[in-house]
Amino acid sequence: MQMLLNNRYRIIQTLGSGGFGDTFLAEDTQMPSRRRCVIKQLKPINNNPQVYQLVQERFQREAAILEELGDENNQIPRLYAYFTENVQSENGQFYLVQEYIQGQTLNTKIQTQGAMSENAVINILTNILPVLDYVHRKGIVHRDIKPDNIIIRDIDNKPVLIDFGAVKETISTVFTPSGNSTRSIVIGTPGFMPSEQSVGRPMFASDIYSLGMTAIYLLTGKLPQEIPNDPATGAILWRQYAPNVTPSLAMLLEKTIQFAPQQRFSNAREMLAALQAGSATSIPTVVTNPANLTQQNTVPISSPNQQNYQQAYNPGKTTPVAIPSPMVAKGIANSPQISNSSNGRGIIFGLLIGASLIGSAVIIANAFNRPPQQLADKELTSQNTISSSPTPRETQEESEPPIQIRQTEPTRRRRTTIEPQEAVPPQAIETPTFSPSPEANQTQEPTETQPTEVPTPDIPIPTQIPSPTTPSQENKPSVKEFVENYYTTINNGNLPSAWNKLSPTLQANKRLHPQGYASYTDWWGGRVQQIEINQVRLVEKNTNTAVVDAKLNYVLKNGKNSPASVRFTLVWDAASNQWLISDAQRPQG
Ligand SMILES: Nc1ncnc2c1ncn2[C@@H]1O[C@H](COP(=O)(O)OP(=O)(O)OP(=O)(O)O)[C@@H](O)[C@H]1O
Repeated sequence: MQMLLNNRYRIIQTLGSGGFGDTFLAEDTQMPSRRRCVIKQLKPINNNPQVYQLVQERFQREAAILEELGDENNQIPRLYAYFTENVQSENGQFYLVQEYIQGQTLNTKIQTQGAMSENAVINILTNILPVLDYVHRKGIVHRDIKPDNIIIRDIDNKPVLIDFGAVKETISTVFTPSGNSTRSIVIGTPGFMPSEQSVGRPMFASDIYSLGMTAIYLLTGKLPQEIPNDPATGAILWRQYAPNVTPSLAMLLEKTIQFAPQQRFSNAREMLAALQAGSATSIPTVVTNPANLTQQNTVPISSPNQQNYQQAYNPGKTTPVAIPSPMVAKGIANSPQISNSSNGRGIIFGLLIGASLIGSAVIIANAFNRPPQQLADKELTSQNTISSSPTPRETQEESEPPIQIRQTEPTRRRRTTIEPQEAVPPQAIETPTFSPSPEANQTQEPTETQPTEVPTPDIPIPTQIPSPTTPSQENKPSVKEFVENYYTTINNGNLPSAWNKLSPTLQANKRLHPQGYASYTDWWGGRVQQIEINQVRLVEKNTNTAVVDAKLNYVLKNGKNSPASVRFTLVWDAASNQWLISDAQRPQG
């Protein structure tokens, strides 16, 4: 009898093999229907047993995110289970068990049917952009949007987004000798991946670029590698292969593939609005050669050439490509670093992030003024220059003992439409040393109305309870409880939800979150074991703003404790009906 994977899943066939591992079609022998599922095997590139536990923890976190995404959006495959095998051996592997999507990838469709009509492409974009918008509002950059990763589902013809790059990044994480994680491996597919992503700075606009290149492939049947660039401007000269595309769609797609991310649509929602309006909301101002927008030459739409496809596309498979990241090259890790200095300041996460930013801003500014090839020539170094980081050994001591085989059946949650907030790149909080003061014990605090319910960590829906005593505060949940709830959410590992409790401005604060959401998760998920809330004190409360002081203790994964005082400024967001953190820093004095 054929061996069952994890004593449960019978492999039916191999769907794909890549640098990250294999993908199988399997049947679940423990379900009455023996339902089919897709099992993604992920092989960590770092087999050092000392760091295995760290990779495993990150894998678990990413799996939790996939679970949430698949549960809440039916155009993302559900995560049925995840497990690890042979954890204690050097070849330990991670597995994700996912919903099998019956259908054809966009890639297969183009190969079998040739280039698509404009209407068909608009239809696909219209149906995939809300999914991407959902993902972006969760603070997640997909990182590998391409024709192979969108399946047109048979049952309803809807596009389904598969293969999130974050998990691959997790298992390909490289740890420095001092135990810091770096991202010297870039996830993405050459041709569909924009330059900023290829130098280690994926952002929401990177997914927009990839989706634009995917749409161009659908319209032209041409892979990115087959489309010439304007030697003077670098513009991608795709219009000659799709001469009948209407100017409005052409201009919209031109905007998506601008070299500079700022010149693209900044997120999926903006692009969808432009698509629905029938034109790009603003015309690209750089790079694009205007002549290309109106060019009507006679080159016919070529149906895809299978051989060309194989030659050109296979090199573009998502594989671990060791492209030097500028941050790594300069010895600046993506993750916020911990200062263990005993000068009384404790951890000042924001400042450390800021230090990283100074370096990376210079590098990125240079990067955008240079051809990508120059960047690829940069020397790769995995050393992190910021000292006092926990060693792998220290971190290992913090960890649970490795588990031989671990399987988790994610609990089913009802599908919920979350009214999302603006999602832009991540936040760190300045966390100075906590020194108890007499002020900490003061009892005369401003009072606030305490509603009977507070937002849940998953779906913050403030309860609408009118208060007869303080009409100006009616309908708003307690700010103190909001702050407590924020940390509870982090302690529960629900980082996307915690991230969404930050205002868009704070999320987009590059000093605090140079890597966006990745900086946020690197800190809270990678460094902090738990946050103990010692005190939350209301300082000031107005109708739509509030100030709250929190005295905290960070229990770090290296076993150390770091007390911190944080002053939060909160703003009431009427659109999402919840408090948001608009600022967090060390209280004055
Ligand atoms: N949830 C799913 N349902 C149906 N088919 C899937 C699912 N996930 C992946 N596949 C298919 O399995 C095949 C292999 O998938 P995989 O993501 O491993 O692609 P790959 O090309 O081998 O790897 P990569 O793109 O990561 O380099 C692809 O044809 C893909 O469409």
